Amino acid sequence: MSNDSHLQLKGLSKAFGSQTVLDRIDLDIPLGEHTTVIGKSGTGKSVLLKCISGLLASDSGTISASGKQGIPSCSYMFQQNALFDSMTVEENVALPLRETGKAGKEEIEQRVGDMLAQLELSPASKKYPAEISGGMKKRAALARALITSPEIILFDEPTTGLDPQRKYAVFDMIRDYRKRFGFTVVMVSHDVPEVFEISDHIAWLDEGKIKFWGTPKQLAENTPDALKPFLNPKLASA
Ligand SMILES: Nc1ncnc2c1ncn2[C@@H]1O[C@H](COP(=O)(O)OP(=O)(O)OP(=O)(O)O)[C@@H](O)[C@H]1O
Repeated sequence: MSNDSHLQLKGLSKAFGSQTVLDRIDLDIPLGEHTTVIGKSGTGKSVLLKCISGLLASDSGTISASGKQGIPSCSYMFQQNALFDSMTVEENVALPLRETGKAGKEEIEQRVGDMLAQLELSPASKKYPAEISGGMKKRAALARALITSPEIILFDEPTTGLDPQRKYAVFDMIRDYRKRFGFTVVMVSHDVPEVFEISDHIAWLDEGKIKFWGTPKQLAENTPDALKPFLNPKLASA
């Protein structure tokens, strides 16, 4: 497969003590598209995202994007948004730019102002996270993830704890902004099958290996037996 438009993982392994979590994973994730990683709890989905982002060092294997070896430019969006309560929305969004130390004060103000406007957050710029709605918090976290113009955004269970209506609102937001900004999404989600609607590709992680890779349509047409109860928990408990 061509490597110029892919995030490629080759032989990626990660163990904690004697527990092997990722076992020589090979994966070609198309850039510019949305890939969702599914799998049962504790199987290593978050560890996979953290290895891609460089938050965790893998034990062996390589990561490359567009054929370039090394950790790609990516942002990591955590389950609970992880906004700093003591900072306003604009200070939260500015933080990654301040941390790089590359942009001056004026440039930061300009870029943060533009980003807040694009995500319809300008009226909330001086507010603290506790003073804004759940949807605004998600958008503020997304604005912070987008501010450095990353190629890839890693979403770790972005809809955990949300009711169905808010869940769909978050999915719509991610789909719309991905199309608008053109970033690649790699997402971990338990919201199956709902998340399939916004996913171009599904990767099933099980016992340290990617045991299925394909489109949601391919998954529906050719569901591995071991995945069936996971996709439809009602069948498993019947
Ligand atoms: N820093 C760490 N040190 C030791 N063990 C860890 C560490 N991080 C993760 N693990 C272990 O790795 C395994 C996979 O964890 P991970 O958080 O990736 O699971 P997950 O698939 O994302 O689960 P969930 O769906 O419940 O969020 C777990 O057994 C976990 O305890």
